[in-house]
Amino acid sequence: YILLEWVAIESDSSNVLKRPDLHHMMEKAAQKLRLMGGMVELVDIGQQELPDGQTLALPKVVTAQFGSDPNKRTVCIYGHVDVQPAKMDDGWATDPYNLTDINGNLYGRGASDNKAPVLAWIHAVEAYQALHMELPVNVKFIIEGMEETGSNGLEDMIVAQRDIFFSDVDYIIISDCGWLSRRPALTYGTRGNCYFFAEIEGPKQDLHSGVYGGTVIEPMTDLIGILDTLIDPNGKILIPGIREAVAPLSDEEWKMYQDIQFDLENYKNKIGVDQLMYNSKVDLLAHMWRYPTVSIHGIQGAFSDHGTKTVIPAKVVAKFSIRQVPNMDPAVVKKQVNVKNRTFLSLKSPNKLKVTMVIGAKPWLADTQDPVFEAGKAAIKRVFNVDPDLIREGATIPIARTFQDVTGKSIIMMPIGGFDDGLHSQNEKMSRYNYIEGTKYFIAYLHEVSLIKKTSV
Ligand SMILES: CC(C)C[C@H](N)C(=O)NCC(=O)O
Repeated sequence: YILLEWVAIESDSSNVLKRPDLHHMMEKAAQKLRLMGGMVELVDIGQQELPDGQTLALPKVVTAQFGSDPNKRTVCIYGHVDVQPAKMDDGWATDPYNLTDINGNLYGRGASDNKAPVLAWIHAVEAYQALHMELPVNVKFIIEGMEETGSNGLEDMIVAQRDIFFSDVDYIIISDCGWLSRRPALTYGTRGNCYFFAEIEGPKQDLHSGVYGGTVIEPMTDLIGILDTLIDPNGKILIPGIREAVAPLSDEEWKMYQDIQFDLENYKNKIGVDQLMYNSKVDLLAHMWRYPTVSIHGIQGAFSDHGTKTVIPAKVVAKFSIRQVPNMDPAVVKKQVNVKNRTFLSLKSPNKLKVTMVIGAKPWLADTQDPVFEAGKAAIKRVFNVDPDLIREGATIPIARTFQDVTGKSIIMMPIGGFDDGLHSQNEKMSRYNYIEGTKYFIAYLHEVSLIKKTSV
């Protein structure tokens, strides 16, 4: 029932009009943890500056603590309760904000990304409480509301809390990703993300393409010229310097990918395509996880409705992103993209160009030999009776690398999302099986992690 209540809140962090819902969501998460007896704080992380210069209050970050026994290990669970946009018009079969159970799958925006996994951790603590069993470790939570837009404000808070909230934390756990197949997985790497807005402004208002076409230099034509210099249709990145920065694929890594069970046909069926960019498993996994890619997401201001409006849009904004990997750096990527000098100047256009990098999240990579991974394997074995896949994630958890760099703690990603959950897409879901067994797995993990000897840190 609580998942239904949480999904009903349209906590879309990318839509400024939904900010009150997001504040409400943070209050709701805090209230739940308070009712369980946690020591809860709602931490003010300041204001967000919008591209137009206006400011807006960021959603507060919820921290909570259950237990403070110095003789026990302390884990910190990170999660987020903001979501990506969703509307029926996008092609959802059910109302995205009304959690709907169909054949054992719970459909709703944010069900898998990341409300049910956050709740599964909460239920794990509740299970110990309900059984009147002492928690084997101290458990802390840090829950944010801006993950989907780059975790604005969280880095500063982590830096400020490094010697306070994080001082006694041994391990940070993130469950905000998915398995690769039906086999449970542990995740040891994520790609980073640099997200850009490229705005081109021309005439002072939209124009009739018949009346003015052929007389003005159209912003949209300039913009398409710019986008065409980012990536070719075969996936080759055209921005100089990007491919050269990528850490080479080692033999050991190649062997790891070889050993992963992954069916290309299933993958094609899942996403509904006849052909993929690569035909071999290793190539595909490598390009999903450890090579960069460029995606063009949309053009704001362009005519995109039904019908045949014959318009010359006056101002258009392209949205594109670059998923980056070790050894790339967002600050360097920002310079490399450089569409102004690389492309725009050669167009000799009188239109105005403005490029902004609105997200600059670094990639993250962990050492799978760390005892936290051994504890994860043992918990998976106990609940699912299989050995997990050790996988990377092509998407981004912006704060993962900050946790690593600022706190110096070990980080593990323990997904419970299914491979077909449809994150960010239509009909996102979380299966009842993954939600329930995932909760059992988290309960088992708290036990396993308590067994890690203090000396092995
Ligand atoms: C599968 C991802 C790591 C889930 C995460 N919540 C996410 O969507 N991050 C933002 C992104 O664009 O990768």
